[in-house]
Amino acid sequence: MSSTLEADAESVLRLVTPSLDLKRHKGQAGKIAVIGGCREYTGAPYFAAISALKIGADLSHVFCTKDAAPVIKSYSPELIVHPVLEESYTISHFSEEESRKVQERVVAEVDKWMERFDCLVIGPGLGRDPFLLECVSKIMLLAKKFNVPFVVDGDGLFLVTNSIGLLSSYPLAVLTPNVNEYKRLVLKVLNCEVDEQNAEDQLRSLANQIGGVTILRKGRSDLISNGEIVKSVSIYGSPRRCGGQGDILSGSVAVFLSWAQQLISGHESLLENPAILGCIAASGLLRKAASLAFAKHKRSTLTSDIIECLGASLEDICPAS
Ligand SMILES: NC(=O)C1=CN([C@@H]2O[C@H](COP(=O)(O)OP(=O)(O)OC[C@H]3O[C@@H](n4cnc5c(N)ncnc54)[C@H](OP(=O)(O)O)[C@@H]3O)[C@@H](O)[C@H]2O)[C@@H](O)CC1
Ligand SMILES: Nc1ncnc2c1ncn2[C@@H]1O[C@H](COP(=O)(O)OP(=O)(O)OP(=O)(O)O)[C@@H](O)[C@H]1O
Ligand SMILES: [Mg+2]
Repeated sequence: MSSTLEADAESVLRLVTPSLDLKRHKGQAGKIAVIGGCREYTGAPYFAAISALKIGADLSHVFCTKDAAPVIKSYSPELIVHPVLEESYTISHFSEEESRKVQERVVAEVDKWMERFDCLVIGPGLGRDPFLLECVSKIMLLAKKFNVPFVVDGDGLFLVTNSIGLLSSYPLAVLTPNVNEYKRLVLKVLNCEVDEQNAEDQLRSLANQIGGVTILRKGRSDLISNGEIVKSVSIYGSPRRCGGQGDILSGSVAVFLSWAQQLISGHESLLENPAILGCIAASGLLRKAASLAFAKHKRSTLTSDIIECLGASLEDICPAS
């Protein structure tokens, strides 16, 4: 791997992480919302939302289905949980007009909050119910209207892979595909197989073709591109592949992207791309936390152990005082 490709993730973490200051008010360190959580999956949205708080965001919301909400609330009183998403079974006996009204109500529930969010995470544990995904596509359009950045992961990637126009010309979108999700994206957009020999060029053209979104391709090395530059993060990491690590990453990208945006808006001379900085910082931190958790727990390392190591890992790189 060329040395110019590998990002200095620790320096990026030091650059974007804001210092703690008694003058700052609640909300300034980030307000994040996760759109995800259904009957099958309650862990994934919880992991994404709690990771955002553990890194240093002030408020973390979850918009999920009614079945998932009490479960997610029971994991943590720290999260603000909105039971607003609906799956097809709730509208199975409704007329077209009634179903449209339900969809409008779902979107209106998110609309009330949208302008307050610094970043959304769309997809962890969302499921693939067609009615629910249709509502989420409307939520994406709403986020675009308000220029709210969003990270698309898990089933959110299933949605956008099948409706790629949802992302068109939106540089504030970040996609975080795993191996399978990346394969599906490449096939759909570039109409070919994944080419490991030309991984960087292929990632660059994929991001370009989608319209300048940023893509973080997860794997042994995380590869990041916005269609122009390509960066990799290979430091630390762990041999444990327990489910949920991608969810930590998506919540982390949302926080670091928000912080990078804040930093850049205060320094016109900084020509860095906030989405690229956010991805590098999140990847570096997750990989450090995973290695720390593995050093402690070895084969029994779980995603919740990695979340417990986020704070110490960030503290090691940028001490709070
Ligand atoms: N606790 C929770 O609530 C969690 C919920 N989650 C949520 O689940 C939803 C679906 O997401 P996903 O990640 O399970 O779907 P996807 O990527 O299609 O993988 C499916 C299968 O593909 C395989 N496979 C995987 N890697 C591979 C590889 N390198 N090379 C080859 N094959 C590979 C492997 O199956 P195998 O073939 O080994 O049986 C894997 O099981 C989504 O909403 C997500 O957010 C998760 O976040 C986890 C924690
Ligand atoms: N083969 C690997 N070797 C080392 N680290 C890896 C490897 N694969 C993934 N990772 C690390 O784990 C993180 C999560 O990637 P992973 O592929 O597990 O996501 P995911 O499948 O979406 O996870 P989730 O179970 O949360 O859905 C990556 O950002 C990367 O840092
Ligand atoms: Mg995933």
